Amino acid sequence: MKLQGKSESLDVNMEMKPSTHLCEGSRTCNQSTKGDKNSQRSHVGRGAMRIFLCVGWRLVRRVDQGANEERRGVNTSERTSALPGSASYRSDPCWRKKHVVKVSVIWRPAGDQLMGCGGCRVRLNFGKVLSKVSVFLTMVLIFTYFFYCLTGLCDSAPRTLYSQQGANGGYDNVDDRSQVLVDFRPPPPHHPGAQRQLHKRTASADALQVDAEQQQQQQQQYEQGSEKETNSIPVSNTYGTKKLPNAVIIGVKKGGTRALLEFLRIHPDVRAFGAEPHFFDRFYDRGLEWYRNLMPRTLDGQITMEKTPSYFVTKEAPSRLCTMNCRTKLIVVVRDPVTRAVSDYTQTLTKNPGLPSFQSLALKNSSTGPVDSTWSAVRIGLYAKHLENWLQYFPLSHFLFVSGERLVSDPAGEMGRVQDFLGLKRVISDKHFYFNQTKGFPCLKKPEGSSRPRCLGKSKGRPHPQIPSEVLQRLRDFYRPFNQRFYQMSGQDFGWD
Ligand SMILES: Nc1ncnc2c1ncn2[C@@H]1O[C@H](COP(=O)(O)OS(=O)(=O)O)[C@@H](OP(=O)(O)O)[C@H]1O
Repeated sequence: MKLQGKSESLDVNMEMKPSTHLCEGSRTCNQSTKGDKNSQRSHVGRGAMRIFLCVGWRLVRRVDQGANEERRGVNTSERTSALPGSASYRSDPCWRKKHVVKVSVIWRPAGDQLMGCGGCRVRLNFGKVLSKVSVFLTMVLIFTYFFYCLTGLCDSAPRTLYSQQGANGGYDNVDDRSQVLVDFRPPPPHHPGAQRQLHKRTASADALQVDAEQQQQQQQQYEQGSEKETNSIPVSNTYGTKKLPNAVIIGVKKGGTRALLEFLRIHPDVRAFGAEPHFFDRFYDRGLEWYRNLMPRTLDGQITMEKTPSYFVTKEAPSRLCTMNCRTKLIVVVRDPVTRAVSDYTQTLTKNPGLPSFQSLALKNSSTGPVDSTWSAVRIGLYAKHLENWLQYFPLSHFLFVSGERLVSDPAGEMGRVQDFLGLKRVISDKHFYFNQTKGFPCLKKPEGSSRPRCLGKSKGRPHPQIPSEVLQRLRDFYRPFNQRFYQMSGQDFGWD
């Protein structure tokens, strides 16, 4: 500690030795070095608190001493006797030989500015009239900052919507279960109106939560790399408004709808409900407000989306959707109807291993007769028929047909078309994907700050059972005219024949 004269700036030079010094002989420290982050944090917090209390004590004492000395007319050389190592310095209760902090105090002509910490050097300029009170207040401020941040409380400080997206990737909402919980999580207790909103939760909202959670269990999500929001308060949740969807992925089941939605969700201007709301087929009687409430909040310029593949084959869905908004953009992911039927069957077989064989379900008269178009796995593939129903309510220009095959072979190319159709800036590109050899499908590269890339869950890309080739051929022949018709109606040849 160097004293160079009265009314000069005070340099406090703190050297922090490696944290082992902070913890010497401490049981807590031994635990913390084993990886207990919280314990480490609180230990650092305690260490910092100790350092600052010590420095503060010395500063207050120094100011007091300076003032007394001045009153007594003590000169500079006398003051420097209190340098580190001197007898009076060592008598300071803060000072211990093995202590991690070395404090040097230099008085310089008043610079009158309080500097922050840079390279562990804090420069405090004091004017002549600096009182103990101002030093004390400064210490209180610094202490408060360290207390909050080093004990981890800063983690819950509000973040902007974009930073939250960034932190979780904008890729964050791949875990639909957590998304549902975020959507229905009550506001934090300090939030104005929290109690009011809690009481406003209706029975139908509670029922929805159950429905949505059940759906989550059925849906296979991005199981790898789904970062759980454990500790963060969903502050961004209070921004924006819940709007009815501008665009809906209406089909088709097993076409690749989940992959499309999850790929779209990495776009900063897309917000989507993670689960399948089934509003226009199963829950229409719950009303539009119920439906709107399911949606995530959006800011101006962001679009709201959802996906429910069964809409495409639901007779009432087009009229209902048009009643909501006839300008809604509709996306249909289509896939070779034969492969789609096998995929559909595989899913049911997984849930019900006692299911009869594919051929006995697809063909009438114990596999000898014609194709059974009443079996849902076959019926869903009659794309032309379902589209006819939709075209009674929506013009063709409102549809985008995405190739399920190309979504696997060229995800970035197909996503380019989707972004154009939705009027979005082309943000999602090649750089977001990689082909996962184990999975046999494209996956999303790991977002910044995340340790793992993200592939769809186990229920996507399951191996299909072996189906006799003649059965598959019968199905191909059956679908051919429907496919041709669909190519004409949509103006795209998907090359399934
Ligand atoms: N990237 C990626 N990863 C994994 N799977 C992918 C991907 N892209 C498309 N697909 C295909 O999506 C098929 C499932 O389609 P859906 O998501 O529409 O199924 S569901 O209707 O929501 O149950 C699924 O069908 P199966 O292969 O039969 O499991 C996949 O072929």
